[in-house]
Amino acid sequence: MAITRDDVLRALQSVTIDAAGTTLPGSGRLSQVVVDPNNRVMFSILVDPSEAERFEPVRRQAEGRVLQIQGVSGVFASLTSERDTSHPAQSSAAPRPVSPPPVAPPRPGAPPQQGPKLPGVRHIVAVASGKGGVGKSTTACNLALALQAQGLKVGLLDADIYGPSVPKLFGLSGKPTVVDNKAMEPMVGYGLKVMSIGFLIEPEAAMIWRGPMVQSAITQMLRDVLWGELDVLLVDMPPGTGDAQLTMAQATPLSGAVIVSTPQDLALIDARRGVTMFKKVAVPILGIVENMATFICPNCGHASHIFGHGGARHEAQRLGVPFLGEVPLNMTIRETSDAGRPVVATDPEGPQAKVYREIAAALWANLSGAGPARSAPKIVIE
Ligand SMILES: Nc1ncnc2c1ncn2[C@@H]1O[C@H](COP(=O)(O)OP(=O)(O)OP(=O)(O)O)[C@@H](O)[C@H]1O
Repeated sequence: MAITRDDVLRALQSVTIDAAGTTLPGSGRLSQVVVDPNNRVMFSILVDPSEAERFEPVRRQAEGRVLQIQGVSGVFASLTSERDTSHPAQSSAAPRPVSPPPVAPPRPGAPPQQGPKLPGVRHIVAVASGKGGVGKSTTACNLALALQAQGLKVGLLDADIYGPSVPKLFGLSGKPTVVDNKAMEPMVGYGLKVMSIGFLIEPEAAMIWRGPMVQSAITQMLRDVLWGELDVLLVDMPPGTGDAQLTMAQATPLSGAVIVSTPQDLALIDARRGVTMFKKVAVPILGIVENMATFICPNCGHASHIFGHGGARHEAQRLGVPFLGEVPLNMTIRETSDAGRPVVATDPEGPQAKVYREIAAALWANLSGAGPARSAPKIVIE
């Protein structure tokens, strides 16, 4: 039986937001209700950032009520905040997420503020790219597995909300288990704890989300998932360097970022933007990875530099950031990724896995020298 928006609104009538008994649908705070073809329901509740804590129980209650509707297979509710128009200096149009709460700007010379961290998670590392299609998700997934092969406890969060590919890369389907209506167990792929918006909704549903829903979804996937003890949580970021990426970089207590680029000039210009974006929010760049660097002919073994070669290494030098290594353009990498059998897990002794292991070792060396997880900084726009 198909669930309708009206079914959801009816269920939400029993959720009140104040002592006067104002219902959630009647409060004007319900910004969107989306029901996907698999009867999974998404909606957001508009709040002022200062109200986020007070509204968290309302959000949970609303999720619980919707889950009780017969036929609903999943629910994802988020708290979102429209832009505070009293700050004209922040001129972009994207609204701000409310979770975690904004961090006050640091006083000049003051030590960095401690923002909300993820309990039990030592390092959160963003894997980012200046543009789409450079192999960011493939790199994130194989790097996560290579870090795990070093004996580390690793998680992977697919925050590429507009094109979640981690479920496919790991060959995972189904839905995460919800515990006590409160938190989700991550899925497990090849020993890694994995979470993706792709497990929760149909990809088409995410496409129509507005900025605040995206941001709120990402922060909730970080915080409402039972990650347990992790040495590293890799975050596969949405590609690009726009508002969404900047806000994400700001809102997450990142230890650092890895930038993936192909060697072409155009991709490198975008990679440079990525480095600049993370520097702006004081996130250390742990290194640049050059992907699809060299094509080794599977028949004759000849190496061709289809997209040029060495551009990312050179760019890293120029920008004064570490270079982590090169991943060749390789049929096995493509076939195994696209078949949900990542090469580091399925051919751990092969040459491709070795490449990722070396990059992972360099990454871990930079990361473990980078100190404990840092707090989320506040962007200062001059
Ligand atoms: N080193 C490689 N050799 C061969 N194919 C690769 C390599 N890296 C990635 N690919 C392939 O390139 C395609 C795009 O990769 P991927 O989805 O990882 O890119 P992305 O940057 O995450 O893309 P998007 O920005 O769309 O999320 C996939 O088909 C993947 O298998």
